[in-house]
Amino acid sequence: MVSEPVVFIDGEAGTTGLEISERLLSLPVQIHSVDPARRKDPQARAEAMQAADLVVLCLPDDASRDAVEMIGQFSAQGKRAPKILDASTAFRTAPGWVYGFPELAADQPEAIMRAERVSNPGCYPTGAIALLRPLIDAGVMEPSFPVTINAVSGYTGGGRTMIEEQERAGGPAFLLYGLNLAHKHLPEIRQHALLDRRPIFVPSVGHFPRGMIVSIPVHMDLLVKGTTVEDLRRILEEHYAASSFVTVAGPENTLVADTMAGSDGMELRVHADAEGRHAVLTARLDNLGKGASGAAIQNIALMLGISPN
Ligand SMILES: NC(=O)C1=CN([C@@H]2O[C@H](COP(=O)(O)OP(=O)(O)OC[C@H]3O[C@@H](n4cnc5c(N)ncnc54)[C@H](OP(=O)(O)O)[C@@H]3O)[C@@H](O)[C@H]2O)C=CC1
Ligand SMILES: CC(=O)N[C@@H](CCC(=O)OP(=O)(O)O)C(=O)O
Repeated sequence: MVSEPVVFIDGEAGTTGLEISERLLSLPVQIHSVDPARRKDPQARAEAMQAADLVVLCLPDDASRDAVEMIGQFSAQGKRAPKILDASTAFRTAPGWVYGFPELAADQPEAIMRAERVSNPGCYPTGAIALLRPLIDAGVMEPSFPVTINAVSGYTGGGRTMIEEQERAGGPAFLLYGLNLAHKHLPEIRQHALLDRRPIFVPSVGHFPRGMIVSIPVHMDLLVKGTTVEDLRRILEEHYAASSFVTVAGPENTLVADTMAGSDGMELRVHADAEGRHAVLTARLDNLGKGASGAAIQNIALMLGISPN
C-alpha cells in the first residue's frame, strides 16, 4: 500500500494554520505536528520538516524567511528537502517561486504541480488579480490602465493581534488603513495582474470576523476603444468557465461583505450604469477561505498530486 504524504504546518496554532489543518482533514494526507510547547523550537521544527513531503509555512514574513533558509540547508547537508507552500507575503514576487493561484492562466495548475516552492496568494490580491488579469490577457485593458482598488476585509485578516483588538469591547466599526499607499500587497498585485502602472489600493477593515469585497471602478472610455460592459462579463465568464471555485455572477445593487464566510469560493461581478459609461468590478470571498486556507488546500492537493474531495 502506498503511504499517505506527510504534511507539516509550521505556525499550526495561528489563524491561517488552524484553518489549513482543519481543511486538511478532507485530504488523504498525514499531518505531523510538533508538541505545542516546542512549536518555536528550531530543532523540533527542523525534525518535523525533514520528515515531511510538504511543509506549509503559516508564519510572519521574517519567520517564513528563516524557515525557508533552514529547509535550503537540508540539501547542502545531503538531506531530502520537502516541498514548501508559504502563506506569508515574503515570497509572492520572488524569483524561483511559483504563484499559487491556479486560476491565473491555463498552465498555472501544471506549474504549481511541478514546483518545489509555491507562494500562497494574499487575500486582497486574490480578488484584484482575479478581476484584472483576464482583462489584460484579453487585450481590453492596457497594462498602463490607471487602476484603483478599494477593499474591505473581515478582521481575521489582521491575524491574532487584530482579532484580539476587535473582540475587545469597543473595537472600531470600520476603518480605512494603508493610507500611506504602500500596502504590502501592491507589488504582488502589480506583478501577477501584469500591470505596468502602480495601482492605488485603499484597504479597510469592518467589525465582522471574515469576508471580503474587492472593488475596482472602471471608466469604460479608458479601456481599449470599443470595449463594452458585455465584453468584460464575457471575458471573465470564459476565463472561469471550468473553475470549481471562481464563479461569475450577475450584478447586484447591494453586496454584503460577509456572505461568503466559511466558503472557499469567490464570486466575481461586473456592475455598470445603464449607459455603459462606468463599471465597477467586484470580487467577494472569505479572506480566510479562497483568500488563504481554501487556496492553500488547492495548492497542497496539486503539489502532492491528489484530488481535493
Ligand atoms: N489572516 C489572514 O487572512 C491571512 C494571513 N496570511 C498570512 O499567513 C501568515 C500567518 O498569519 P496569521 O495566521 O494571520 O497570523 P497569526 O498571528 O494568527 O499566526 C502566526 C502563527 O505563527 C507563530 N509563530 C510566530 N513566529 C514563529 C516562529 N519563529 N516559529 C514558529 N512559529 C511562529 C505564532 O505563534 P505565537 O502566536 O505564539 O507568536 C502564531 O501561531 C502571515 O504571513 C500572513 O500574512 C495569509 C493569508 C490571509
Ligand atoms: C485586515 C488586514 O490587516 N489584512 C492584512 C492582509 C492579510 C494578511 O496579512 O495576509 P496576506 O498578506 O497573506 O493576505 C493586511 O492588510 O496586512
